[in-house]
Amino acid sequence: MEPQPQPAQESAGHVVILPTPGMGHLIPLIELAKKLVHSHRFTVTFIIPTKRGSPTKVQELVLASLPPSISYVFLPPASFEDLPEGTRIETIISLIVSRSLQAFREAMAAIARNHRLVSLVVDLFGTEAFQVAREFNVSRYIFFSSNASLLSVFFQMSALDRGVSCEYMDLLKKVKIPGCIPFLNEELLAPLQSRGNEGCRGILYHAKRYTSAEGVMVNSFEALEGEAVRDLREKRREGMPPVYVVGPLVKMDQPAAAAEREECLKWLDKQPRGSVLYVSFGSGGTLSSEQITELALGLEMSEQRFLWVVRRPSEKAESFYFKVHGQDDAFFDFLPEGFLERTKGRGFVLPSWAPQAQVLAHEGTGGFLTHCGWNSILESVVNGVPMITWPLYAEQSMNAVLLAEGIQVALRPKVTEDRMIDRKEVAAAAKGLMEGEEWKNMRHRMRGLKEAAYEAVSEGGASTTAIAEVALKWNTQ
Ligand SMILES: O=c1ccn([C@@H]2O[C@H](COP(=O)(O)OP(=O)(O)O[C@H]3O[C@H](CO)[C@@H](O)[C@H](O)[C@H]3O)[C@@H](O)[C@H]2O)c(=O)[nH]1
Repeated sequence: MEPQPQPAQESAGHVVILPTPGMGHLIPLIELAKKLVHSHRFTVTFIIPTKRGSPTKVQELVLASLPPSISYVFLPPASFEDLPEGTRIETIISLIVSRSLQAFREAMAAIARNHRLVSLVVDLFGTEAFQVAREFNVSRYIFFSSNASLLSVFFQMSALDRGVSCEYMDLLKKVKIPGCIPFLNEELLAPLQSRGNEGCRGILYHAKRYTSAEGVMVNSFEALEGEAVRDLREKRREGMPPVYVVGPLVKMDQPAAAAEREECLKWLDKQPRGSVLYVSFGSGGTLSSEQITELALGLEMSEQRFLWVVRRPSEKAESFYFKVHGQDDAFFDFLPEGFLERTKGRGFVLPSWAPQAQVLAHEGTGGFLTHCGWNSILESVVNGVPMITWPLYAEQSMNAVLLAEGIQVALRPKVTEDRMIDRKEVAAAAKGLMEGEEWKNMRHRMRGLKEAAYEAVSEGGASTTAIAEVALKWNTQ
């Protein structure tokens, strides 16, 4: 599918991409960069702000496979000693950008000495860097790594915010966000659930700054989010930039050579077709000790095969976000006693990180229990794998509603009042997804989405055309 690199030609110009922390931001931006390089002759540099100054192991892993026309540089760490305990993740991400601006400016200047800069692309929390783009007279674009429904919410937040004092949810009940199915308050993007918190003010701040972008690329496609996509593409909201629907841009790893294949893939090779439930909470998700026990015993009760990326328990759902691969040990002493022995052969657990793109593309994989990060969802869709939703933070609850009630390609286990999913519910969802009647219907819907996804990113497809439009603008400015 991916166009092959052309023999060396003169670059059409240089694009700088600034990803904010999180593999869920970096990975799709790399896919965008590959399109810009392979299909439109741009060269690209990633300028990467960090909390700790050096790449995580997983960052190293994904950056190591970049083609020669894409380079990267890490900025020195930003200081955070002044932040109170419990500062929201969205706030930290935004501050990493604003506190790295001088270093970013210097990195831009170094690139400008040797290249003709044409554009700066930031992700959903990176608009602070636009001031530097103006100094270098390059165009300013946002790559929105979540979905069109959330982008609709961002576009309409300022209007919703003006002159009202009630919670957004009360407003959203009255004001229909195009394409969004009705959400309950606790399903809304986490910081927006209460207007008073600093995270909510931060999101509003970013949403207002979207007016200063010249274009927004969103990682979705029409068959997945029809109404929201059409609305964003066709109706220009007051003051908002044009939207380019460019998805699904997802990591599609080539299977590794036999000798280099990771153990979990070798294990998958031996499982019957479509029989394994893959269980993973994205790049940052963790569960409490009690919840890990319920999940483990539920998987055991379900009698299904499973491949589970297990992380040490934590009370904070996103505690792995900034330290992917922080758990080097492979001790699973926190799992229920005897669980590993009892599920031996039927289950495979691995610490920290899995080659997810390859796992989801593997024919042994038949279902995905996911935290509902948007990239995980897209990766499941392009492989036609139905899901079980287990949202943890950020906009993941909105995504879960979209999947289970909107597109109907996922089962949604019940959450108790103390926010737990108990073992019976886990077992019922796992059995239902892998064996139930509903599985066939979801699989059928998934097949349709998978075809539409390939169509969108094929030559002449809607997403390919949208990226070409952006490239043309950069070429002719
Ligand atoms: O063991 C793992 C875990 C993750 N991944 C990859 O890491 C990415 C994870 O992205 P995503 O599923 O979107 O999750 P997060 O990293 O949690 O992403 C953040 O960014 C997303 C896009 O904005 C949001 O939808 C999420 O809510 C937010 O937490 C995907 O490409 C996965 O394939 C692996 O390869 N192996």
